[in-house]
Amino acid sequence: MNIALIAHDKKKQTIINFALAYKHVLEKHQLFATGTTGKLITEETGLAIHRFLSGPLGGDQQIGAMIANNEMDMVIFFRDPLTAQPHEPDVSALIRLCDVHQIPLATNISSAEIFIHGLEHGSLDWRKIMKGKKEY
Ligand SMILES: O=C(CO)COP(=O)(O)O
Repeated sequence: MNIALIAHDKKKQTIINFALAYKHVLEKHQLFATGTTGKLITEETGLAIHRFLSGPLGGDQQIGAMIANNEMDMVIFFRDPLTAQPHEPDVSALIRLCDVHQIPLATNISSAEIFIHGLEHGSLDWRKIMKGKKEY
């Protein structure tokens, strides 16, 4: 599965802790991240992650493009709901695309943990069937 890991600045430590805790699951998948999030997770966990641009510079949009192309299976995006983001339209667009394409989106650690357990138990295997089946 292709999994995106993204966190706003005040949630960076949370996503690092999450990646450390679930490294044994995450390392079995292809990981993608916005620039700074990916750099920090790789430094702290050793996980191999394809890094896009930093979020404010277009990284959310790059991950959004993967979603639009049916190339992303899950998005874990620890948003900071208490801090205004300069690229709020990009954040909203990414969340919207998850809903447009029915991609599982966890916006906090509680839901992300459930997703990871679901991943381990094959709850997202339907994505393997959906891959390659683009709807226009
Ligand atoms: O801003 C972000 C998501 O909207 C995250 O970007 P960085 O991982 O580059 O900090």
